[in-house]
Amino acid sequence: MPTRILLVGAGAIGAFFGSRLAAVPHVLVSALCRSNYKAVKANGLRITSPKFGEYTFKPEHTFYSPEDARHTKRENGLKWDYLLVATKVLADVSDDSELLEGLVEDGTSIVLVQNGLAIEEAYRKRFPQATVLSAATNASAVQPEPGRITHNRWTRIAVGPYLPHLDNGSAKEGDRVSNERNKKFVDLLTASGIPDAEAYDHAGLQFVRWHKLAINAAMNASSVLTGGAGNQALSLDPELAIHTKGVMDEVLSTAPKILGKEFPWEELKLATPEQVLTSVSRNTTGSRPSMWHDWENGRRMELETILGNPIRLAREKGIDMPRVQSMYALLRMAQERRDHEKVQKGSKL
Ligand SMILES: NC(=O)C1=CN([C@@H]2O[C@H](COP(=O)(O)OP(=O)(O)OC[C@H]3O[C@@H](n4cnc5c(N)ncnc54)[C@H](OP(=O)(O)O)[C@@H]3O)[C@@H](O)[C@H]2O)C=CC1
Ligand SMILES: CC(C)(CO)C(=O)C(=O)O
Repeated sequence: MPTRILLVGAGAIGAFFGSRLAAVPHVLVSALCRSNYKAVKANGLRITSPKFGEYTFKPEHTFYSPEDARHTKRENGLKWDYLLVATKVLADVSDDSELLEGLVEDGTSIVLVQNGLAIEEAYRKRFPQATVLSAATNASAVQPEPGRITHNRWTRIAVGPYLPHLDNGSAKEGDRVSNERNKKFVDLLTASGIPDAEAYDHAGLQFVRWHKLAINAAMNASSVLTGGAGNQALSLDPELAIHTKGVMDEVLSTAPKILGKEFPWEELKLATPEQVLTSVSRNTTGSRPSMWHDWENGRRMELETILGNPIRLAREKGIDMPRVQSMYALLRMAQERRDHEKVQKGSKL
C-alpha cells in the first residue's frame, strides 16, 4: 500500500517538502491548491533548489477546492495518511482546520508545517481522534509566480506529536500511535533527502517552536518594518543586529516561564541567538522572510500567530514582552491602515 499525502496549501513550504516526499518510493503526494491551481494542474510544480537542483513535481491529484478533494476521495476511495498543512496561519481571517472536513479518516495524521504559536488547538478540537503533528522548519523558500518555487537555503525541520495533556498530566493510550506516526513521517523526510529532519517529543517540539518563533519575531517583523531588509542585512547592520538579538533574547527568556521548564539547550542542540546571527550573516542568497513577501504582495501577515499570541500568553502570566509588543502594535496598525485604504479605493471605483 502506498503512503498517501495531501498538501493543504501548495505554496513555498508545502510544495518544497511535498516535492521531496513525492521522490520517496511508494509515496503519492496530492495538492489542494488555490490561486496556483491552473498552473499546477497544467505543469506541476517547478522547484529550484541549491541542494536538490531543478525538478518538476506532478502531484498525483491536483484539487482546486476542498470540495473537489472530498469528491475525488469519495469517487476513488482514497485515504490520506498525512494531511500536510502549509497555509499561512491567519486565524484572525479564517480557521483553516475547516478545510480538512471530510478529508480526515481513521489513521490520518495532520501535520502542521507552519510558523508561530498556538496553531494546533483548532485542529485538535475539530478532529479529536486524529493525530496532530506539529512541525517547525528553517527552510527558506518563496513562490515568485504560480507553480514556481525557489528554495533559497536550509532544510531543517523538527516534527513532534501535539499531546497537550502531557503538560500537566500523564500519558494516554493513544500517545504511542502518535509517536509512531511522527517517527514514520520523519523517516519519510529523511528518505526524501532532507538531511536534518528530526523527531521530537511533545515538550521538546514546543521548545523548538518557541525557538523558531524567536527567529520569526525578530526577522520577519523587522524585515517589514525596515521596508524589506533581507535576512543577511538584519544580522550585519550593527544597530539592526542589536535589535534582532534583543528580540530573540526576549522571546527565548519568556519561553521557559510559559512552558514551566528550563530551556533544554543542551538536549535540543539549538542555535543561540549569536549563532543564529552568524549563520544568517553568511546567507548571501538575498532571501527575505516570508512575512516580507506577504506585505509586499498586499497579503495579510501572520501577525497574530508570530507576535500577538506570544504577547497574550506572556500577559496571562504577568510578563511583558516590550520589543515584540512594539513591533506588533506598529505592524497591526500598518496592516489595518492598508486594509482601510484598499476598501476606500475599492468604493471609489
Ligand atoms: N516561506 C518560508 O521561507 C517559510 C515559511 N514558513 C511558514 O510556512 C507556512 C507556509 O508559508 P509559505 O509556504 O511561505 O506560504 P505561501 O503563501 O507561499 O503558501 C501558502 C499556500 O497556501 C495556500 N492556501 C491558503 N489558503 C488556502 C485554502 N483555503 N485552500 C487552498 N490553498 C490555500 C495559498 O494559496 P493562495 O496563493 O491562493 O493564497 C498558498 O499557495 C507559514 O506558516 C510560514 O510562516 C516557515 C519557514 C519558512
Ligand atoms: C526563513 C525564515 C527562517 C526567515 O525568517 C522563516 O521562517 C520565514 O521566512 O518565515
